[in-house]
Amino acid sequence: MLRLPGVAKGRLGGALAVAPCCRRPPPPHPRTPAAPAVRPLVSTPAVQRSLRHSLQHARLPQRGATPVVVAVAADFAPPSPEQTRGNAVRLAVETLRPDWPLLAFTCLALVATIAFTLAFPLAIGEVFDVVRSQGGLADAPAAAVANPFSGLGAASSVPGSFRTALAKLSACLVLSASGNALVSYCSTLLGERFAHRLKGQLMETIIARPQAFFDSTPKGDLVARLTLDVQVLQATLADFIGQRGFRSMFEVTGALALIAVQQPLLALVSLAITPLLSRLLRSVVVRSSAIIYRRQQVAAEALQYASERLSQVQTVQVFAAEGREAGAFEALDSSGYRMARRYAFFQGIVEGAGRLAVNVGTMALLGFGGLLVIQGRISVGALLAVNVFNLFISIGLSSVAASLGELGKAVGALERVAELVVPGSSSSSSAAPGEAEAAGTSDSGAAAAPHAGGSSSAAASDAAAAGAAPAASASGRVEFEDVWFKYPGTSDWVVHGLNLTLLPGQTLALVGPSGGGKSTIAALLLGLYQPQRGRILVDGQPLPPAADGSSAAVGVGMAAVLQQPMLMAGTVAQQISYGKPGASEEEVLAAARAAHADEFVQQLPQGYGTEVGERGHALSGGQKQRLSIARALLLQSKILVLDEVTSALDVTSERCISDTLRSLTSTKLIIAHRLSTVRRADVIAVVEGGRVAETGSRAELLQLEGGMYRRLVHTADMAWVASGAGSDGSSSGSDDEGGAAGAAAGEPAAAAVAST
Ligand SMILES: Nc1ncnc2c1ncn2[C@@H]1O[C@H](COP(=O)(O)OP(=O)(O)OP(=O)(O)O)[C@@H](O)[C@H]1O
Repeated sequence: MLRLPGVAKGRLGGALAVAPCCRRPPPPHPRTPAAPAVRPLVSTPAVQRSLRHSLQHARLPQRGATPVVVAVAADFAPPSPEQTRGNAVRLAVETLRPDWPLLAFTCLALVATIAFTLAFPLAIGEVFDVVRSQGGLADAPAAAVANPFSGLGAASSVPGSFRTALAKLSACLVLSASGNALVSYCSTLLGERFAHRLKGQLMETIIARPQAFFDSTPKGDLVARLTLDVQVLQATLADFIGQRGFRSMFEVTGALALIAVQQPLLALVSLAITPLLSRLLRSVVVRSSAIIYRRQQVAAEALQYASERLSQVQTVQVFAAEGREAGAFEALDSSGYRMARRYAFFQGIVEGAGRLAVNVGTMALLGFGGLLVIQGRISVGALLAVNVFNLFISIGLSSVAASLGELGKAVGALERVAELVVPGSSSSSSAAPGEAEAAGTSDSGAAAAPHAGGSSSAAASDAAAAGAAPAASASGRVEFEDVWFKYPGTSDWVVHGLNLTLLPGQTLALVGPSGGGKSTIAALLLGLYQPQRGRILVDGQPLPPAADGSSAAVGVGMAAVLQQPMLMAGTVAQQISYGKPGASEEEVLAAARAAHADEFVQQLPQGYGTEVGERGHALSGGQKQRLSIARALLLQSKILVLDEVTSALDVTSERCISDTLRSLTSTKLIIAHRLSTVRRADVIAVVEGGRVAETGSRAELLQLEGGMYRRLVHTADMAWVASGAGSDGSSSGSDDEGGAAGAAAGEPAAAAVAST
């Protein structure tokens, strides 16, 4: 048996009939690369070179040349800054909560490590004082100056107190180094787990948003929140807990406390610089979080711009717009650069002022401490220890400043994430890394597919399983009852009081001029948008709302092939089983055969295991359409929505697929510009300006004197005759020959004709 990679082996699934009309030798497949590879576009060397080039030659545009606001439609306006801040705090706490044992352990290890670190200056001071008490600070005898190694081998010459002091010093060093290693590991792990969990929540939230959200939100901004912002958070968490923030705060506090206990007078000198530094630190957090929030917005805009242009690189090159596009990207990125420069300048000032304050403190400490030693009020070892403590304090404070700068960055990033994720709304919020897979929420079978996802996939899978049997109980009646719709954020109605009924098993064809509203009607039926007035019923039940996750379509037994056949990186088998990740090999094969895709798939280098590349770039338009059709057919749904699904197919393939579709018992809503595609529909509705201009069977519509459908057919015939190809015959009522002949001659699109 043919083994399909990524597809479960299983029972023979499929009542899909393959129309027998077109058995022909499969064509070669020149477009398939010999060694298909899926690579993120932005990582190709050429792209990197071009981006690097444009960045290296960056001329900074005029101030204010680039708008930095990321557009979000009024319908999806972000929450107020206060709400966002509150959400951000709760989100951080909730995301960290599952890791509290690790967090607590890391903090304990940190405190222990700091204790060993703080013992270090005391141990140094002790070594120094022992050396002094043994006369070690006296002038060296002349013999020792002549031979510095004389007498070093005699163990008896090393005093016991000196050995003890050295042992203490070594213990401090070893324990503090081991503790540091442990804390570093734990804090990095915490950061990674936090980021993993947050990304899961973010993706789950974003992907479940209604279609209107995506219409109004730049994808680059979403990707930036998912990547750049989460990375900032992950790095900051690890840094703040393990490397600089907490550690430095503890060290500074501990060092100050130890100085205060040991040398209260010197502690006062150290403390004198604290108010100045704390003012500086506060301003770092506030200013840097504001700058970084805007900086990330601009970075997202540049990312959006670059990814869109790179995904349309053919158009850019065909219109020789490379220079223009690179310049526009440069201008966008420069805006971010200016903000980063402000941030760097601000950071530099803070850093310099902080160091100056610390150095002044050190000088004062040495001056005052030195005086105390001269007066014999403290030992040299004590002064040394206090100075090492002071070093800790100065290094610690500048680390705290830098870390708080990063924290400000993280606050900005967290706020951007919290604009999308409402704390507690995500089902994956408590899942630790790896738990989702263990719980089986990711794809099975075709699990390696890049489309693996949380609840949406699971929902699709369940629904697909439910819809997999075109059971007798399945009905498929569809009713549009006085449906009115306008796209969110727009003022004009696109669908005006639509009333249509599809009986179970019927085929309804929507035809009409481009922009008339056909695809919008299909999108409404699929639950991608909600009508503002009226309702849509499936088997007498109103469609459930789409806003709570995936569209209502699969749940009520619908499958669709959309106008743009969208494939995602993965194997051919994974494309076909996308709606039902656990589909068996037989189901995939049956669907591929029904969609007349099997022949070309068998010709691909790895058959069903061939990678189709990003967005299926390794396939032709017609091949992509056939895989999209197979994907829908595999679900064996009771309702099929097909929007221009054969527009890129040759005549023979189109007829074969039409035959397959005719043999299905599903209710079908078909949108087509080629009239030959819809000639066999039970009902044809001509949609114009968001209204059904006329409806009836093909024969009825052809008899309508002055009717629009009749005009469309007539104009199509005229155009075809004018092309010198002869009579279509479609108007003569000969479905079989006329459709094929008309299409073969490149029958003009009804929409184009209608608009002439
Ligand atoms: N996401 C959207 N936001 C705002 N307006 C939209 C959106 N999608 C479509 N429209 C508008 O709705 C109207 C109907 O578009 P629709 O795509 O439904 O027409 P159509 O009949 O399917 O066209 P075609 O035959 O060219 O595919 C058009 O005026 C279009 O500009």
